Amino acid sequence: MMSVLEVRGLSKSFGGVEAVADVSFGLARGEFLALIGPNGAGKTTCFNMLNGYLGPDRGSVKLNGQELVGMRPRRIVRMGVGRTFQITLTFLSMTVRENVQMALIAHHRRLYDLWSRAAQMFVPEADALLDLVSMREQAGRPCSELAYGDLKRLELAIALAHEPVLLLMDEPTAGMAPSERVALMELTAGIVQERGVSVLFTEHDMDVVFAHAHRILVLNRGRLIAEGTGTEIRENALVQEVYLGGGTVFAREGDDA
Ligand SMILES: Nc1ncnc2c1ncn2[C@@H]1O[C@H](COP(=O)(O)OP(=O)(O)OP(=O)(O)O)[C@@H](O)[C@H]1O
Repeated sequence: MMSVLEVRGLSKSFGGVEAVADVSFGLARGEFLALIGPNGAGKTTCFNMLNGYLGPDRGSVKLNGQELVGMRPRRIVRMGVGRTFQITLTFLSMTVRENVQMALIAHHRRLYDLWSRAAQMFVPEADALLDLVSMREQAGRPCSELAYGDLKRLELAIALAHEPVLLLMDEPTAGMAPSERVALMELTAGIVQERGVSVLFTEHDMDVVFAHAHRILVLNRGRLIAEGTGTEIRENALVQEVYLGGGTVFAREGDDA
């Protein structure tokens, strides 16, 4: 299958620490891929190199064949790499619908100088996105009143306003109740399938990972140590050791282990 994303030899060190070391993987269209690993494994560093916030020391990140390394974050968003954050970024004083309208206005690079004019823009499009994430009924409410789970659904609508081909989700369910986690991931999985968007997500909750990921990548101390389906990953001896045995499977040269 043709990869939407091709990552090759991605590496980044901070001082003496190899935060990400020679990481390579592909991501197919419509695939829901999880990137897991213990604390400090390099997940966030990896994400930040994919979205342009961090320049790699080495390696290549290609989206549909086009090199993203060296591009600025905003350009990478324009290329079709969307993202959601651990902390939801919305304008709290604006309504749910206005937040989605702002994202649509930004995406379509429409200029506006008066809010009164902006208020009329992209209303049907915003409502369609809110329908998609089941937030239409809350369209007129200020974001400051929303429950956390609703904010996360709104954030997903905002990310989709940018028409991503690839969505990076950094711990999408952090801070949510277990029932909300399942609901958000099911919603995301449905959208992924319907729109053919590819998703790469990090997640500490293994139940969420095993329930929703099509495929799982496991990072430990910056290196990919396993890749496979939920069953394969659960049965992988190295992975079990990392998660159950103190996290020091790959002692590197120079380590005291
Ligand atoms: N800006 C930085 N400066 C120095 N060291 C860093 C920096 N960012 C990350 N690191 C180090 O790189 C390694 C990987 O960190 P990273 O945050 O990518 O891991 P993670 O898998 O996202 O962890 P967590 O699950 O705790 O979020 C860690 O040893 C961390 O201390």
